Amino acid sequence: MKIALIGYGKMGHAIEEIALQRGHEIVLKVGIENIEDNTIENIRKADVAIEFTGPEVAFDNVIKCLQAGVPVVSGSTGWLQRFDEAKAFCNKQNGALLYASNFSVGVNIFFAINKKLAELIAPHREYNVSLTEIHHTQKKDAPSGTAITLAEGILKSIRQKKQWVNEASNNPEDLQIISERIDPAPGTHSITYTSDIDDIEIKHTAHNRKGFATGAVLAAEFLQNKKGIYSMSDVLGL
Ligand SMILES: NC(=O)C1=CN([C@@H]2O[C@H](COP(=O)(O)OP(=O)(O)OC[C@H]3O[C@@H](n4cnc5c(N)ncnc54)[C@H](OP(=O)(O)O)[C@@H]3O)[C@@H](O)[C@H]2O)C=CC1
Ligand SMILES: O=C(O)C1=N[C@H](C(=O)O)C[C@H](O)C1
Repeated sequence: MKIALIGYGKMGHAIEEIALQRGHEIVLKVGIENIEDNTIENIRKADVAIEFTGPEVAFDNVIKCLQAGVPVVSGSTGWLQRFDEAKAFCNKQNGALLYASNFSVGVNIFFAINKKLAELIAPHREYNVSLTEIHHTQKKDAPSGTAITLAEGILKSIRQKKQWVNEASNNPEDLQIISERIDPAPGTHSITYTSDIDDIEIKHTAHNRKGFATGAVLAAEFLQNKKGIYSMSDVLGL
């Protein structure tokens, strides 16, 4: 499979390594230093584009891949306020878009555990829930995309929480997400339910970026020759 890498930073490099190991060819690598190569014509040389850039530029990059008629896997976080627009454009173009706030198999299993735990705890209102995410200091967005997905999974079941907030809060309706930035943390997420009697905590710790990169390549393999909007749960059948 011919892959265009849009964004050639920490994730772009990690994805390149896994893609080559799996027998794929990288036909385009775009970073800030060669941004002039980020053209529809160049993207068209690929079977699939994998986009890991950042919050400010992800939407434009996704749109450009869809304009090129190339299926796009996007892992950039912090741009989901424009996701509905991207989905509408994808459908209008009859294109293919796969987004996940986290591509690792472990985190996607963790998402399922998080939802199940929230369902089990929901009737027991003596528990208060909070969320912590820890990432490296170069991360541009807070809270992490993964933390937002986890918070959405909790808010579906824990009805006394009305919204997530990214700060310490005494409002019982706020689901508190605490963001810590410590090097070299690739990504740690924990959810804690606290009562006077006991605590229940679940935690996922990424040791490196291999899981995210492998998941992104699996997603690209899945998306080739498809139309529509997908997520990592479609790839993993979760
Ligand atoms: N969904 C998931 O599983 C994961 C998601 N992420 C997300 O992926 C994104 C990238 O992460 P990471 O690789 O660690 O970040 P990096 O900052 O290491 O890499 C991003 C790269 O994109 C480049 N870039 C900036 N603007 C453009 C543009 N317009 N076109 C092409 N390239 C551009 C940057 O260049 P420069 O540095 O010169 O600005 C940089 O090299 C983040 O949003 C992060 O949160 C990360 C890990 C896993
Ligand atoms: O920026 C990162 O590094 C990561 N970003 C994603 C997120 O915001 O959830 C996924 C992973 O945790 C690493």
